Amino acid sequence: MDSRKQVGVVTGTEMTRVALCQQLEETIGDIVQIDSYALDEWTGGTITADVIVVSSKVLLDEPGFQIVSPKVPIIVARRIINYNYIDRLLVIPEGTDVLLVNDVKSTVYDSINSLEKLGVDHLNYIPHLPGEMQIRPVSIAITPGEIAYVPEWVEKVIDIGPRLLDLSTILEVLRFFELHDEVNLSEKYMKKIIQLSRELVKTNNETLFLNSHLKKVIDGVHDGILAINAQGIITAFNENLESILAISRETAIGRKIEDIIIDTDLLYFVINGDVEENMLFSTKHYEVVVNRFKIITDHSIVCTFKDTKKTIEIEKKLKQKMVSQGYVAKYKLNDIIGESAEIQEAKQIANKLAKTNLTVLIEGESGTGKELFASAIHSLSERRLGPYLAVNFSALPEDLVEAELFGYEEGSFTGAKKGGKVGLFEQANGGTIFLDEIGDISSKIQARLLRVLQEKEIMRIGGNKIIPIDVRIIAATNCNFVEMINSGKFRVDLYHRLKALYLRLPPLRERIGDLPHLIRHFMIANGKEYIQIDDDVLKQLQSYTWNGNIRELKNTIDYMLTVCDGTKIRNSDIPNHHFFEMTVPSDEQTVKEYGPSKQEKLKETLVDWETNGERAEYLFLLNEIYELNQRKELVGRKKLSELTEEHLSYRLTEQQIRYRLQYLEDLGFISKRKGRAGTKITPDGRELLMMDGERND
Ligand SMILES: Nc1ncnc2c1ncn2[C@@H]1O[C@H](COP(=O)(O)OP(=O)(O)OP(=O)(O)O)[C@@H](O)[C@H]1O
Repeated sequence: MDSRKQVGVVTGTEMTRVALCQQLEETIGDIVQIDSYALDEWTGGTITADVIVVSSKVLLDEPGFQIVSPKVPIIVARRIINYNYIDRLLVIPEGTDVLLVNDVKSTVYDSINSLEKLGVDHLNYIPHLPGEMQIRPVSIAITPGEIAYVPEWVEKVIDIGPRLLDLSTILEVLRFFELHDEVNLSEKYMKKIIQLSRELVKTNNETLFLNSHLKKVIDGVHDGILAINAQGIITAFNENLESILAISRETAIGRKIEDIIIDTDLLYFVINGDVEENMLFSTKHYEVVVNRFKIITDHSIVCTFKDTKKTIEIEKKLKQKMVSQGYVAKYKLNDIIGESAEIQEAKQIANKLAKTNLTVLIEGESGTGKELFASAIHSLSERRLGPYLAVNFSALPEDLVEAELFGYEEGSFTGAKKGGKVGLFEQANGGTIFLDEIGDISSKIQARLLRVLQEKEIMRIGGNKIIPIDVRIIAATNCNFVEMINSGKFRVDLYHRLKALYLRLPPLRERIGDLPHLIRHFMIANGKEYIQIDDDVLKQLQSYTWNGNIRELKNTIDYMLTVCDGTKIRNSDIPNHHFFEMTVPSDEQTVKEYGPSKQEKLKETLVDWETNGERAEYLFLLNEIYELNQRKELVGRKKLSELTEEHLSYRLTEQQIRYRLQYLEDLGFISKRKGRAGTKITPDGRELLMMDGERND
């Protein structure tokens, strides 16, 4: 039989019994024998022991307590909160109202007392007894193991477990048996306390880390941020808000919102703005839009303050970026100059076309303003706020066209960029894409384009996902489509799809009456509106055929404005005296027709050049002409001569360049126009360059 002294523990409930018994076992269980009883469960006979520890004074008056033998001495326990759970309380924000629920009045107040003594004094404890009414709703209840008494409407219950015996009660038990020298109780307690402190420090560090991380995040946001808890205490106030409200974070955090925000409209909105979600608010230096939202789980409120000026600036910058990348339509209908019936009619039609969403085909000679009209149609359409992208097919090397238009997935071909590429169609989503010189596209691209028009969807190269797109297509050409279709160069089905709507732009010679208006327009654009033009010069300009149309006219005016002395343009300022007597052949007429064996002939040319050691030189010249054309710069013999010195190991004289250009023109790879129209690479010239590119791959 156990010879140790017997301690009986009597509690009201089973839960308290288990907790106190476990506590005594851990502390003095090795020197005394512990038996425990809960009155609400005990059905056996009389309880005897050397001493009885009763968990609460109130139990002594309970009828059930008679089961304890009256001979046995009794120690009434002093209880303290179970510190193992107080970390659950420390995370509740300061000043929060909490119900403290226990079974009887004395234990409610005891619990509050002991919590405050333990340092958990940052909460606003509201004592709550079983069955008591509460006037204001409180969302959190704390109870030391008495969950049953917590009112149903409380949203969150924190059970900190039954209160434990305090150190003095355990010492009293030991003294009773005169065993107090045998066990170093304070050491055991200290160990527990140290362990608890460690956990608290750890939690505290984690909280500090999270707080500083969160602070960095909210300070990094470009808007002002304000958060208040359910009690109206400010819990977040970031750097941007400091400057908007001209209040420091240190002053604001932890204070009641009404002490900080003096503007009554704003205060009302922050606290009660359930109806509206945002409001405009002005300070001396700022105009801000305040957005407000409630966090349902803890009834806190978060507001963001967006500086409208900054927002507009950001939008402006974004727009500028888009413009520089060509994502915004530059022209409106008013930018199209001309009083003639022809151009007025074209403008009226464009206005009507803009109202629909259908594909438009614009036909017109080079330089008649096709891009200008496409841009104006977009600007007038419902899509005007969406992107506008202009793609010039003659500017893109054939093998790049597909990747540029449709994009690709990562690793879909050698040299594909990491992360893949978003194609132009995807980039133009919600807007308009202008496909210039559509007659230049290969049959492969024609087939893909047809699919875009039919299905309104694309698939990236190497991808398997179908991407729906909402893009309006405006295509333009200066080619004769009928000829191209007849010779099998262009798909008839694609042609019809593109030509859902149609706009023909008249060449300048058909509306020569517009010439004076256009000349004035270009003078103003050059800031030289004060310059007059000699009548004779005007007559000569009016009799010219202008195959390069408005672009050619613009170049001519730019030239004459540069060379003229004084305030009048005279005959001597005309670029060259043969200039207006020539009938300049159009692009198509200068392109040499190769017939069915064209590819063969191109290959033969490359082989010939290779054999004669001329390949690098001719291809270099062709490539430079191509590049200059893309940049819409004039191809000059002097410039080409300088470029040879820079990029080849020798310099070709201007005379040598002249011979070579003549030779390239004879072969149909370039077309040379007299005067300002300049030298251009022909489609065959481009094909030859591409063929050379393929060989290099
Ligand atoms: N009616 C006009 N009023 C003012 N400027 C014009 C007009 N038409 C064309 N231009 C100007 O002429 C130049 C050529 O116009 P645009 O590029 O639109 O022609 P295009 O038909 O698309 O040429 P291409 O077929 O060679 O691409 C541009 O500088 C444009 O601003």
